[in-house]
Amino acid sequence: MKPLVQVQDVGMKFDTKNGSFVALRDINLDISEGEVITLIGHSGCGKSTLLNLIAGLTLPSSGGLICNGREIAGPGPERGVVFQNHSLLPWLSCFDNVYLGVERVFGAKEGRAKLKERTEAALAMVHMDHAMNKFPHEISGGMKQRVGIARAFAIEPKILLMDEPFGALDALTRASLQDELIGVMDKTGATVVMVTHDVDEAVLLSDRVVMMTNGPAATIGEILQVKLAKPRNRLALAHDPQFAEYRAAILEFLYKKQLKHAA
Ligand SMILES: Nc1ncnc2c1ncn2[C@@H]1O[C@H](COP(=O)(O)OP(=O)(O)OP(=O)(O)O)[C@@H](O)[C@H]1O
Repeated sequence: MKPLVQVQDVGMKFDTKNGSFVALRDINLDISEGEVITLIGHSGCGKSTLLNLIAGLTLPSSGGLICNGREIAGPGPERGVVFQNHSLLPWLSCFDNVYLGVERVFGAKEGRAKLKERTEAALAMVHMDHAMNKFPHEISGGMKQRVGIARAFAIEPKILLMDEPFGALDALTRASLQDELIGVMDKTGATVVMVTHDVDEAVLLSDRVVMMTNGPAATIGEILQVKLAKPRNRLALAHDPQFAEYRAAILEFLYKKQLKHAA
């Protein structure tokens, strides 16, 4: 089967006032349908840059990216994006924040009742149906992130791209959102690429952890295949020696193999 996303020989340079800055080089990655991938690496190594390239928010300086058989030339509804700071529109209710995207993607061929049903189902999936008439300022950070995830899932993207979606949350809220995401991923079979700094999160959620070398000119250093059975349970995994081994392998990469090069 062809991969859903292909990243081929991608390099990324930025023009800065001090000249050209090479952020990424020689990135090659195939992502299969249903796969959950996390990108991990030290700050500034280029994780968001790679995610933005897959999202089509920026275009590569060299190489190419393909999604679903087509070159990525800009953002598209087959790629849903969730950012760290939810980016909900403050003047719209939670319902309307999700509905807006649903209407944009399905509005040409579906009536209002169906669009409403899609919106409500997405909010229910992240347990936010009780608060759908509230405005962003009336709900907590974790709840906003849930709505952001609902908004991305509601347009039924082929792939969900998440840039540190839980990075701004406290540890307990983060854990409960990770568990919720595990539930949603198991139910939908979603393909996910997620940027994280959190080693436990990477092991808990991923099929593969893509470990990046330090920048400038960062690339993929190692890829760890996580073969823990799914659905995963954080409490059971806390005592699982294989989980500890995966965790140690990532820590080893980050704090031994890559630390000496860190800025
Ligand atoms: N538009 C830009 N112009 C110039 N340099 C940029 C631009 N965007 C990113 N960079 C540089 O590219 C490198 C990679 O940035 P990026 O944000 O992708 O890293 P990151 O791994 O996501 O970092 P963090 O973990 O801190 O969020 C950094 O050195 C950054 O300063």
